Amino acid sequence: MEYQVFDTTLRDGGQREGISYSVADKLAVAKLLDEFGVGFIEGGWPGAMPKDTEFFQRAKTELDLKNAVLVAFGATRKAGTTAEKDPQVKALLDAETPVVCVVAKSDIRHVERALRTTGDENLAMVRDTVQHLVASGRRAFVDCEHFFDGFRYDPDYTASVVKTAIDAGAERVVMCDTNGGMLPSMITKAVTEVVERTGVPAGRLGIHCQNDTSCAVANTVAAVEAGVKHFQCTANGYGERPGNADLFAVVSNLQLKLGLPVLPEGCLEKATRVSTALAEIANIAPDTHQAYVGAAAFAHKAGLHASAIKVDPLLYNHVDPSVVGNDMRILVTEMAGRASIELKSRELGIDLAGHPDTLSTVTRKVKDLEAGGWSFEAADASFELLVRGELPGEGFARPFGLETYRVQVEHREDGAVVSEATVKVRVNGERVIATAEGNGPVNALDEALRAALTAHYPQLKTFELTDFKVRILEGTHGTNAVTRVLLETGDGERDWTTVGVHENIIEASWVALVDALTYGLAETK
Ligand SMILES: CC(=O)SCCNC(=O)CCNC(=O)[C@H](O)C(C)(C)COP(=O)(O)OP(=O)(O)OC[C@H]1O[C@@H](n2cnc3c(N)ncnc32)[C@H](O)[C@@H]1OP(=O)(O)O
Ligand SMILES: CC(=O)C(=O)O
Repeated sequence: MEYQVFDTTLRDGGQREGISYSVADKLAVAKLLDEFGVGFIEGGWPGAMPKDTEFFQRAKTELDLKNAVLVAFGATRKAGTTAEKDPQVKALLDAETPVVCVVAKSDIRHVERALRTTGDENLAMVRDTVQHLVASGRRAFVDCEHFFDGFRYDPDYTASVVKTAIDAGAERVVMCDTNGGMLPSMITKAVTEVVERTGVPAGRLGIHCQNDTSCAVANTVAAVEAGVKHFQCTANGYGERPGNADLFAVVSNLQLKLGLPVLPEGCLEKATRVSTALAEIANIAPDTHQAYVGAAAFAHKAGLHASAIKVDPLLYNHVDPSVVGNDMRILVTEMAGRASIELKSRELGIDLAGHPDTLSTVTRKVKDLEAGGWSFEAADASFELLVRGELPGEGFARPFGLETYRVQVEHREDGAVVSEATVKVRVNGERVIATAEGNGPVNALDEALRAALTAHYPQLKTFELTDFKVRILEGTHGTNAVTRVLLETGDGERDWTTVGVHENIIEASWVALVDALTYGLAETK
């Protein structure tokens, strides 16, 4: 392809604090990136870390890449030796990848102070290493570390590194904003000056931006707009310090805003799924607010937004979310207007278009409840039950009704703490009383309720409480505070969230629990 999407999730991404890929993780990441359609996957530094060496060995038989080629990363040879004799350069060749990317010093201050060698020797290190790689049948890319800082300090020297690499046979010379201090206007100006000074066409140059000014994506796009055709990114922006240019934002911007075909046909719509899968493998919670692919990237909270979205979703979305495989969501909160409630209900399969009174009632109830500490934003199931409860006609038939519950917690002399709950419920015309123990009061209530209902609703056995979040809403009141409980429940096929709010934490939990079972039973009737 004309544009080279060069992914370095497995190399620079792995330099993020908290990430430690196993070899199996690396193979899985490479498969997903290939599926997403990147052209190059920088797999790591063979010879530097045993895991990276093993990755390249296993990749030979375990990876069958359709879109991407594998890249081995390393450094130019050491000062005072030859590329043939340098064991790190040999490890790069042993990886047997079609492409090798070597990092080279391009700021004279780094050459003299960090490498502790001369400018000429550094040029020789670049020349020898590239020539040796090319003579060994590899495509050679050169990452020029601290490129922009070096170019500002001593443009002649930095330009000489670029020319040396190109003359030695490098296919691409990559300008790296290693310290991540650039802004887009600086990048545009620098790329123009580099082309003028070196005579190397912008299409032979590449860009690699760290995100220390939070401009890595913008800087990468600016370089491409200035003519650069090779850009390095990492999935979800993982990387050293604040990270790197986010692959998903960069390719979406280039493809959707600038109309540049950087990915194969049909790949961009995999962005959201691949981003989430890669976050799972990295063991990092997906960033819900990530541009394009985050769960909140197209989530609308304000009532005014929703009223326009009702007319046309694109009035408040910069692109159609489906082009990156994402979905629009309407959030129901105190900021909702009637349009928000109508759209959210439609999303949940309830058409309120012909029910203006219900819309007004639900909107008012939501605002009142939210003022009292409720939050429906993350509790779609409780919101749906609220709407169904307000629907005109026969109304929503709750699968059971509560007469009373009682729960006690006993702390025994031997330190054991035992909770026991009794519930009295009405179900299908029958009065049922059940008692159960649990490892805590909410667990005991859950067990007792299930004991009372399971004979009538055997599907309850598949319901599992998967998360229980408690938030104290008025911290200054100490143990008198209002408590909000969010319960996440699943049945192996679906997950749903319910909310309960009360001054009493047990009652808040009970309300959320009753909603959880009611919603699940209503859905599986
Ligand atoms: C900007 C970037 O992010 S580039 C990617 C950086 N990634 C990593 O560093 C992760 C993997 N690194 C490692 O595992 C280790 O640092 C290794 C194996 C590469 C080197 O380990 P060591 O031999 O113990 O050296 P150490 O890490 O202390 O120092 C780096 C050496 O490389 C030299 N070096 C640095 N850049 C270059 C370069 N572009 N070309 C040649 N040599 C270089 C340094 O001068 C130093 O040499 P010295 O040991 O003779 O002083
Ligand atoms: C090569 C690289 O990761 C950098 O210069 O930031």
